[in-house]
Amino acid sequence: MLQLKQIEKVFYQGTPDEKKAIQGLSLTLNEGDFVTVIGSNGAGKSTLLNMVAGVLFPDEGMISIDDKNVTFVPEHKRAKWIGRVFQDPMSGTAPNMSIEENLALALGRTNKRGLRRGVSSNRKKEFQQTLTDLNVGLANRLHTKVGLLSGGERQALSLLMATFTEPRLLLLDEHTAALDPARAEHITNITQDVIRDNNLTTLMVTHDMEQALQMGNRLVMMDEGQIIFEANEEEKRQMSVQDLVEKFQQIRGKALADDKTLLHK
Ligand SMILES: Nc1ncnc2c1ncn2[C@@H]1O[C@H](COP(=O)(O)OP(=O)(O)OP(=O)(O)O)[C@@H](O)[C@H]1O
Repeated sequence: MLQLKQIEKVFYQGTPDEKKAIQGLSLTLNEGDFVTVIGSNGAGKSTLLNMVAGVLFPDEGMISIDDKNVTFVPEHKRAKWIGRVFQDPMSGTAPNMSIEENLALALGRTNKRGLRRGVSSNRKKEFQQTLTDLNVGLANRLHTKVGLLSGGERQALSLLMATFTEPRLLLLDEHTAALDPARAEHITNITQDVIRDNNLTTLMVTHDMEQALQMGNRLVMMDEGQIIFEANEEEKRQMSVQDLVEKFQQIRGKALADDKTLLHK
């Protein structure tokens, strides 16, 4: 469904600051795969998501979605296939617009008629039902400005906006990292439900190794722009966070340098 073949990405090429962010990376996601991505600081995780989303283009290699070569298709043209939720609850929503208007915008992203029609009463009912299903206390607040919502509420809305349009691919970029533990857990649960209910193919970057082991059916560990270790569902089930840390040490001959993980644990 998603295929990355031999991707290379270098920043500041040919200068003293040259940085090989991605090196010979290949990864295939089958329909319905939910892959968690972990790795040390600067391993290339965000760069990887940015290339899948079309924010950055690779220097070498090919990216395809549903066998269509999208390597150089710009972000706005990929938006109809891809939903993305960022770490920052302020990203991905328009704070001065209401919940309803934000949801209409999300629809408009994939469906031009959605923008022209505005929010019909049927659509309103649909939004309300979806928010009720999410159980985040937003169903009767369709007219509330998004800027007034808490971080957790915003992330729930961002998740809804990213998935409401049934994207082919969902990208989660540490989307629970900025939340307190209780809210993070709530959003994690909602995420699992939304992905399962819609059978969404998902790529999720996280610094929380426990989360990376618990969620999804595959795990990928990155370092220095490369995938250095992969685990399938069965292998993941049998691993602990300590096993992952030791695996990294064993493969790279150095400790996993991840400030956020070290701070969390
Ligand atoms: N726009 C950019 N310009 C220059 N260098 C960049 C840019 N984006 C990323 N890099 C560099 O590429 C490397 C990979 O960065 P990336 O942000 O993808 O890592 P990451 O795994 O997401 O890290 P972290 O977990 O710390 O967020 C790093 O060395 C980073 O400094």
